[in-house]
Amino acid sequence: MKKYNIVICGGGSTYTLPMVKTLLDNTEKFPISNITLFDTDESKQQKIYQAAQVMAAPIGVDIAQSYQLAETFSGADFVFMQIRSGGLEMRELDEKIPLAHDCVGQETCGAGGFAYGMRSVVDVVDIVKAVRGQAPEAWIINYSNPAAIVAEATNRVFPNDRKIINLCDMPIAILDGFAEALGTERQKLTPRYFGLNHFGWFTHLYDEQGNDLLPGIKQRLTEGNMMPEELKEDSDWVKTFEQLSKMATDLKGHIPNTYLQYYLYPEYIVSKSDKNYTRANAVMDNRLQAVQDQCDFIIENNTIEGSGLERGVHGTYIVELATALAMNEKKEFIMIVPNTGIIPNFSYGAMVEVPCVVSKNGAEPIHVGEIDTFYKGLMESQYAYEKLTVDAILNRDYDAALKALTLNRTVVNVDTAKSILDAFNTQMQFNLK
Ligand SMILES: NC(=O)c1ccc[n+]([C@@H]2O[C@H](COP(=O)([O-])OP(=O)(O)OC[C@H]3O[C@@H](n4cnc5c(N)ncnc54)[C@H](O)[C@@H]3O)[C@@H](O)[C@H]2O)c1
Ligand SMILES: O=P(O)(O)OC[C@H]1O[C@H](O[C@H]2[C@H](O)[C@@H](O)[C@@H](O)O[C@@H]2CO)[C@H](O)[C@@H](O)[C@@H]1O
Ligand SMILES: [Mn+2]
Repeated sequence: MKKYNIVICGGGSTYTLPMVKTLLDNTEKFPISNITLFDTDESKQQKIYQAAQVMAAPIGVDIAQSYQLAETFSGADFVFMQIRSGGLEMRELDEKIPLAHDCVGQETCGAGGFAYGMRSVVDVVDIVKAVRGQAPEAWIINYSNPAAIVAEATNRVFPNDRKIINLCDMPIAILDGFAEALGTERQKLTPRYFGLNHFGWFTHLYDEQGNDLLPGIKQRLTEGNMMPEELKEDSDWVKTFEQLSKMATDLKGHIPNTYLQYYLYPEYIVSKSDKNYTRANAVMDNRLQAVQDQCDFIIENNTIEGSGLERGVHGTYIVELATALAMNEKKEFIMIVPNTGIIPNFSYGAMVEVPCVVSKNGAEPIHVGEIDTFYKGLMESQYAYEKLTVDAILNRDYDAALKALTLNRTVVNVDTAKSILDAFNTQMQFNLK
């Protein structure tokens, strides 16, 4: 059987080791020859590389590392991307600048997501160009955020490239929570879902007999929290899943993605935020440190036994998807793809997040049908924000940026949008004209 070559861009990511573990645990279904880690920051990737080597040695998979785009991708079959342009240091600014103006300060939503997009799109486009120069047929599966903006940009810059796939693990993490509460496995459930990235809704959830379990889940959400085991130790995620229960209780209809909390209750979110200590600070103090300690342990002991390294939903989902592409499995995955009429009353060409059937020929989105006024209204406005944001990024266009932020439900006011943009322009050198 063919053995596949994988490149992980953002090899120094906090998600790389669990992803490598998932790849190595899955080689019977998805054989691997080589995993190359690519990053721009040696201080982040070196230890991850050494720990990955320890893990891969007994399985006979080669681990390589690279710090330059040239030659990294030749021979690659799959490129997984999880870069964080500007690092957690810039994420901190993305969050704190909007908060200083009493707007939501978040990694991917609102003004913070806009600022992150300004950096991320540039780097992702450069990497995709390098991949296509060296491995024209490789599947590129992108997790790098803000995935909504990155997806709109890659679809625009590489319009005919159906082998670029944008992905998010949030709907899957939510489903894991539902599955655990129901005492089943996520893989036995078939969701129906539509929206934009970090801006969507579950409409149905079928069990293996075809029964829709979503009405029961909605009822259970009104009675309490349903969150995945994996996130229960993290107090920020506990609060987020409490908000999911609130959203499901407040509004009749579909069950929202957790990220809608930022758009539906922006004042509340700001009131609960610490302007001096945001999620970026928590990630630096906790996850980043934990990954460093884990690497030290693995390298020192030459084994992952006792290190606490576990697979997570992030790595699991991308490896399941790559396996489906490689093995022509025709399984369903929620992915970010162009609206080719599957939502007939929504903007054609918009990058929508919907279930797709995945085979070796790529993703075939499943028809959604017309969506109701409330969802359509929210999505059209958010999509307009996404389009204008990509205009602003690709053309360094201040006017497009100002209109984009004005359309965003977490900003709204033109004066506020202007103040935030001017702060971004000064503190982050965006050179918007
Ligand atoms: N789509 C999703 O649902 C999803 C889920 C989780 C994380 N993510 C994203 O995955 C990324 C990684 O998250 P993290 O918390 O592990 O971040 P991190 O900062 O720990 O790791 C990111 C790595 O990317 C590297 N990097 C930055 N710019 C690069 C470039 N141009 N080329 C190559 N490498 C580069 C950094 O040096 C760093 O090692 C982020 O974009 C995050 O938002 C997405
Ligand atoms: O604040 P962070 O960096 O901890 O997380 C932000 C990301 O949150 C989502 O991903 C979750 C995922 O849903 C969860 O199951 C687990 O794997 O953790 C991930 C990160 O904490 C979201 O989908 C991403 O887009 C965000 O980057
Ligand atoms: Mn996501």
